[in-house]
This record gives sequence, structure tokens and C-alpha cells, in this order.
Amino acid sequence: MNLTTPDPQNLSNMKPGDMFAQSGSLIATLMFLWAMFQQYFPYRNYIEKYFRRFVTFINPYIQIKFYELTGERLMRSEAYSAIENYLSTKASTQAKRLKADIAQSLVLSMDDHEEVAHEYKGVKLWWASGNNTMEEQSVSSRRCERYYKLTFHKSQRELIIGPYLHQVLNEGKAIKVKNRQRKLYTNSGSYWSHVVFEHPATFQTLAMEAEKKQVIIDDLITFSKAEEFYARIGRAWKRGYLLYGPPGTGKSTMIAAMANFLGYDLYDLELTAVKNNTELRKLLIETSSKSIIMIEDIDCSLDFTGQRKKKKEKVEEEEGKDPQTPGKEERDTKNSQVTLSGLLNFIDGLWSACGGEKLVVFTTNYVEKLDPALIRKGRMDKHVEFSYCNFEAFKVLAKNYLKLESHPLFATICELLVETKMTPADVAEHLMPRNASGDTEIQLKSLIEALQLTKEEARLKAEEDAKKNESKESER
Ligand SMILES: Nc1ncnc2c1ncn2[C@@H]1O[C@H](COP(=O)(O)OP(=O)(O)OP(=O)(O)O)[C@@H](O)[C@H]1O
Ligand SMILES: [Mg+2]
Repeated sequence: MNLTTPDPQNLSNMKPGDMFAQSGSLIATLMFLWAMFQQYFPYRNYIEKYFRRFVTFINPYIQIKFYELTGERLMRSEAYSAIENYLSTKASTQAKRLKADIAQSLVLSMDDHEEVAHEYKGVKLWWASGNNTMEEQSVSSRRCERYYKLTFHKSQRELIIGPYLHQVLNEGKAIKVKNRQRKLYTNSGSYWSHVVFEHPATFQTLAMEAEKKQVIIDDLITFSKAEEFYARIGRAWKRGYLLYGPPGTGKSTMIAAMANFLGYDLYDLELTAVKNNTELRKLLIETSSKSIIMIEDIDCSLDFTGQRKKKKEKVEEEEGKDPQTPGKEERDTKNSQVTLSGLLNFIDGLWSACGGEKLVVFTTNYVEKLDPALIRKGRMDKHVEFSYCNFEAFKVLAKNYLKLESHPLFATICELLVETKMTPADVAEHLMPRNASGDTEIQLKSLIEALQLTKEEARLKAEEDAKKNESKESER
């Protein structure tokens, strides 16, 4: 037998196969002898135990197997799928046989019985994929038990089992979140149903001052990385946003951009369809982590305090209407008994912490109508005002819609936007393509005309209001 001693310096970075080759296939010989032994020796079970102990003793490598299915109910193991995702980014450059799947984009992972080598902090380790075909006991069928096997030198045990595996699992989970198909949930009663979320809005295409946008982006990044911070200060990992401003100024568009930016799912909660606080709690417990829960037009979702109802009845009486006849808003909300305290409980109660990493976003056209308890800091941490289109927002729209960075007509538009209130939605409408020729001047001129018209209308209205005020004062 030709036995060579491996260099101890390189021992821990040597592939197990190379190591055995260098040691003159000692183990292969032992295995052969063992096979012979098994066949002819009657006390093989007893000896097998000692033989395995001996092999383990002389083998300097540790192997860890991560099986795909775990538990009595054979659920897919989280560790397995995290490793699969982690290796999909690392292995696709090394492995020769890959499996392909499509989530948000093409995802490649190692095929069965492939092996790739890695290095972590100068230490070599090997990942291999494999499967065992198992006979099912209860059902007369076979199932395939997939696994990933990690091999490393036993001198590196602490480094690999500790920091390395921690990194693999975390990175793998993050890749999974990035690659998954995100969902848009809506509730009918106390049940969520979902479709694939495919809104194309991004912060880049959102017409808003660059500085204001950056503040929001930074806030979102800080939030998404603050798991440890929230745990340390003992607060649920969630953040409340209140977006307010006139219709068509981009509140809903911004929520879609936030979801795309963070890679979160979106839950569009229709409060008027929720019967009571119990149903609300059920719905909210079912929301997953890494999600945005949005409640649009919160001011007209529910009659939270009763005060508003009284106020409204008073106004209707003043206007000579019968307060008993329900308006549209009331008809919508009368089936719902969700209360303000029910909603507040959800925002800062115990079960809002379930799952963690959630944004709660409210939108309204009338921030002044909201109950102060609902929007105080700590509940709605960040208030973002959406306003009429200014020149900076217009330039974003012109770039998106017309691919224009500048144009001689921009100066006129800039002047008009200072004097006129037009929403980004209306501006965008004028920038939509009008003809196949792609002549952008047509859109810009159409916008200028609309701005001039709006300006004139506003001037006439202001004159009319002034006259009314004058006549009221002269009456007094
Ligand atoms: N700031 C913006 N940036 C880019 N597009 C915008 C912006 N504001 C409005 N739009 C365009 O106008 C349309 C309507 O905007 P959006 O639904 O976001 O308004 P909103 O503020 O949510 O209105 P509402 O208060 O009525 O719900 C969007 O589809 C988008 O194309
Ligand atoms: Mg909206």
C-alpha cells in the first residue's frame, strides 16, 4: 500500500476525495474489506458499529445534511429552501448541471448529484446535492428525499456551523424574498384573495421633488434594516405612513412604488367590507411579514368617532336635507361596526407585531378630517403631503412620458405651473401619446392650453368669490 502523508498546512482546504487519494486509498481498501466481511461474517451488526466509529475517528471531515422535507407532515424545510436560493446565486457559475425555474425571473439551482466548492474566510468547503429514494411505509409508493450536504474540515467546525451557516441562511432567505412573485391581496369580508402584484410604479417614475423622494427612500431603507433596533427597544417592527393630498397627486402610485422598492406584498384593506373588530383582527393576523397594509381614503372608510356623524347631520339639517336619509358614504359604512379603538388596537396592539416588518399606510384627501388619535406620531410615524404638480414633478413626467429632458416650451410651462393648480394625474393625461409621428410638441402645447384655461377659470372664480364677500359685508 502506498501511503503518503498530506501536508498539515493544506489539510483543512483539501477536498475530501483528494485527501483519500493522497492517503493511498486507505479508506477504499477498508471499505472493500468491510464489504467482504459483511457478506461472510455472522456478527456483522455488532462489528459495523465499531467500524463506523473507527471511520468517523480517522475521517477529518464533518458532513451536515439538510433534508428538503421535515417533520411529521413532511413540510418543506426553510433551511433547505434558503440553501437552495443561496446556492442558486453561487452555484450557477460553477455547477455544470443546473435546474431552471421561473419566479420573478429565471432562477437556476444545482441539479441532483452536483458538487460545488466554496471558500469562506480562507476556509474551503463543499456543497453537494443528492437524493435518497425512500419506500413509503403507509402508502405503497416511493418518494424522493432530496438533500444538500455540506462538508468541511473538523478544525473549522465553529466557524462553519456558526457565522457561515448563519450567513447562508440569511442570504438565502433574502434571495427568496427578492425572487418570489409578489401578491396584491384584497379582502371581501374577512377573507383575503390575491392576484400577482405587477404594478410598474417606481420611485424613479414618481413625479415628486427629488429631495422629498430621497427622504422617503432613506426612511424605507432604514426601516427595512432595523430588525435588531426594534427588538432592542421593544417595539413591534412596523412603521406607519400617512399620505395626504388632493385626488390624482400620486398617493396610490407611491404605495405601489414602495412595495416594488422593498419587495413587499401589498394588502389593500377595504374597511367598509369588514363587519366588526373581530373580523378586522382575523384579517390582520393573516397578513404576512414583509408587507404593506394600505387603507385608502381613511376619512371616508368608516365613521369612527360618531362625532363626524353628528357634525354631518348638523350640516345636512342646515342644508335642509333629511338626516335620516343615508348618503352614499353612510350606506357603504353602515354595515361595518369597526371602531376607531379597534383600528388603533390593530396599529399598536399586540397582534400588530405578528410576523413583523410591516408598513401600515393610510391615504386621505382631507387630513384635517381625521381623528387626531389616529394620526399621532407613533401610529402614523411619517406624514407625507402630496400636492399639485410643480416644475420639478413635471420634468419627471416629461422624462417618463416624452423622453424629454428639456424643450423651449418648458419655460412657459414652468411659469404656468407656479400660478396654476393642476394635479400630476391631469398633467400626465396631456402628455399621453396623441399620434404615431411621436411629435412631442403637440402634447406640450396641449398642456399649455389646459394650464392657461385652468388659470383663467381660477381667476374668474376668485373674482366671483371676492364679489360675494363684498356683498355679504355690505349686507352686514
Ligand atoms: N406623483 C405622480 N407621479 C407619477 N404619476 C402620477 C403622480 N400622481 C398621479 N399620477 C398619475 O395619475 C394617476 C392617478 O394617481 P394616483 O391614483 O396615484 O392618485 P391618488 O393621489 O391616489 O388619488 P386619489 O386620492 O383619488 O386616490 C396614476 O395612475 C398616475 O399615472
Ligand atoms: Mg389613491
